[in-house]
Amino acid sequence: MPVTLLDHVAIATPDLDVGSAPYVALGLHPEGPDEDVESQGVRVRAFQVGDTLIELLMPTRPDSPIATYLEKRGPGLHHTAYRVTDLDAEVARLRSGGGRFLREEPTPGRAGTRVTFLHPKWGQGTLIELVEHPAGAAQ
Ligand SMILES: CC[C@H](C(=O)O)C(=O)SCCNC(=O)CCNC(=O)[C@H](O)C(C)(C)COP(=O)(O)OP(=O)(O)OC[C@H]1O[C@@H](n2cnc3c(N)ncnc32)[C@H](O)[C@@H]1OP(=O)(O)O
Ligand SMILES: [Co+2]
Repeated sequence: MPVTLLDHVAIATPDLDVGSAPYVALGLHPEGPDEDVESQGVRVRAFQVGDTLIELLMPTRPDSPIATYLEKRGPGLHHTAYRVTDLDAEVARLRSGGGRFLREEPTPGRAGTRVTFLHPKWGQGTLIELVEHPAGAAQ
């Protein structure tokens, strides 16, 4: 079953409080405490907007992909993420159609999710992430 929902839109920022300012001004509130995701070297602050999220990402290590992105491109839109119910099946389906994944296996994302990324070239200039929420989470 392909993607079911735009899970989040991710924004790279060097400072979560500064990066949050537009979303707070829009009347949005963080949907929970900031979360460090060690495997990605990021601290995440998520704002719920209807069924989807704005995901603010700040690097916690110089080798984080977000640190590299900020060095090269500065703050701003980083990726879009789509929710799938069966990540492994969706990866296999896309791979069979020529999908270019950045890693062999999914990695941990925020809130207990499993995530994987398709190369920006495959995404026609957009970094695309697939997200599988833990069983039982609101789909
Ligand atoms: C906490 C987890 C959270 C979650 O959702 O749960 C996350 O989302 S964590 C997000 C941070 N993690 C990642 O982004 C992992 C995947 N990203 C990567 O592996 C790299 O960032 C990569 C490979 C996309 C880019 O790496 P790097 O910048 O070192 O490579 P290049 O500069 O050679 O880039 C190659 C090519 O892609 C273009 N590019 C790079 N980043 C992006 C982007 N975010 N959106 C669109 N395009 C991007 C870059 O400009 C190069 O294009 P070229 O035409 O060759 O200049
Ligand atoms: Co993401």
